[in-house]
Amino acid sequence: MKCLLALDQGTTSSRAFLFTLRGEPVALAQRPFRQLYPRPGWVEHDPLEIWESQLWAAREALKEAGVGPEAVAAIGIANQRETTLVWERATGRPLHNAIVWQDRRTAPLCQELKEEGLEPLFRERTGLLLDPYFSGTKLRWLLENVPGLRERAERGEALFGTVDTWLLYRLTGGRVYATDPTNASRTLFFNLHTLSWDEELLNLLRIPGAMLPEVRPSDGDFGETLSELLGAPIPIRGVLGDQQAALFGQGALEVGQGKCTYGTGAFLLLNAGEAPVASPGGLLATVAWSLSGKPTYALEGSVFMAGAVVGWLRDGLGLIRESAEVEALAREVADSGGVYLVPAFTGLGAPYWDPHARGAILGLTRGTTWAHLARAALEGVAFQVRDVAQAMEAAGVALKELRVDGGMVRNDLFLQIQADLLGVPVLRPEVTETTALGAALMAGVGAGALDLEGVKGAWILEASFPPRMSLERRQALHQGWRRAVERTLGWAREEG
Ligand SMILES: Nc1ncnc2c1ncn2[C@@H]1O[C@H](COP(=O)(O)OP(=O)(O)O)[C@@H](O)[C@H]1O
Ligand SMILES: O=P(O)(O)OC[C@H](O)CO
Repeated sequence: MKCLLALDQGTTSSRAFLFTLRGEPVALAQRPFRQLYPRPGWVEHDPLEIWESQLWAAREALKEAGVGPEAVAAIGIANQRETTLVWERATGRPLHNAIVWQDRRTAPLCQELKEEGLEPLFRERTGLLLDPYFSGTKLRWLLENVPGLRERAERGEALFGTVDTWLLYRLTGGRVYATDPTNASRTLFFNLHTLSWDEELLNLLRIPGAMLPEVRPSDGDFGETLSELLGAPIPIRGVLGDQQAALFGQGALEVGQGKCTYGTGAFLLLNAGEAPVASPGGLLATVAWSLSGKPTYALEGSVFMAGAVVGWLRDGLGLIRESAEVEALAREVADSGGVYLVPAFTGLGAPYWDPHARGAILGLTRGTTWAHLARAALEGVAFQVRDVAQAMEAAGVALKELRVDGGMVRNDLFLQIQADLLGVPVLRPEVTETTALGAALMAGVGAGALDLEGVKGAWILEASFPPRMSLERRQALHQGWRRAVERTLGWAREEG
């Protein structure tokens, strides 16, 4: 039996999945790694932990399935996006911890660039905004704070990469130094129209072009793994950012089709077709994938805290022991009793884009219990996705249904809340690890083992959650949410 191996390098864990050529799951292995919070608002990963956990997961998935490397037709990589790494070309040695997409340390630099009036230029060229979320200002921070890095980068001795590039470099023993347009489109210096690095933006950010990888199509040839890693060389034929991989894995191949993935954050992406789109108020324009060099674009609403809020109830508050327990706790009450939890722990993404916002719990009364808080946490995620859906509607794309995936969607109560607050049916497919599925399918396409009909055929509905709430109640609750969000905006700036 021939398989496809997906490497899904997420924010909190590295996973590897084996699928059949038709997209049926065969085996899975997962290993979490450390989250480092060196200062408030800073989030880092150890690049070697990312690599070692990913390699371990790949080996373990093969072991689990009882197959050797010859069974794998191709590897596909999907990865947490924007997270920024630098390493030594000669040895592959990291030169700093990875600065994670959630990290807010470059908020002041983004503010400066905004004050120079540069946001419209960045927006038009990249589809993004001046927010610390993206790699550009993180790389600039590294160039300014890691001793000798700038000089070494200019000499071509130090390299930049997002997580895909880092894994490729390691998997191929430094033979392949490349990325794909979906990952490149999250850097803040990739031109969405020409699909190449943008000289002018690089100059504005003071980033040396010598430290950037080659950009290949998402279904391109990314070389093969060193034979000692997995027992024999395996071709790597698919690379894309995890959210775009999920869009592909949800079979959203037609314009207007979309999905929301609820992992650490929540990311709603809509297929926007083959022409580069403008990024309307509060949303991003990005590359969905490029197949044989032909791009498809997407509109995106990025929400920074989704499953991570549940993780905080678990690890920060000790309210639950396992994430899944949040469902039973929240079911103890019929509603949140007027409590709103705004999870602006690392600022707010779409559509507010306020790196200075901070979390808040509002509407507490003497009747409030932990159950209300748990429910408010789930609602806080669902409200943020509603905000994004509304911004999409204002941009002329109204959702008719929402395909969902990611760690949080095992929670039926949460999906019912999401359907109620959105007012459209929420659809859960059989494979909820859609990011991994999308990476595997992309590798299958890249290896010529699968066509796009095969990709669409891999999507099978498992459960549908129709909305049950009245329009009046939905609107009233959403108004309360908006008032709560208002209170959190700019909070950290006022703190100084
Ligand atoms: N039953 C559940 N209800 C709510 N949240 C959950 C549940 N199970 C897992 N989660 C959350 O989902 C997240 C993990 O999702 P995952 O897709 O693995 O994330 P990532 O790819 O970002 O590492 C965690 O933040 C966890 O708290
Ligand atoms: O790790 P995830 O699945 O929450 O995805 C992270 C995103 O790619 C960040 O943009």
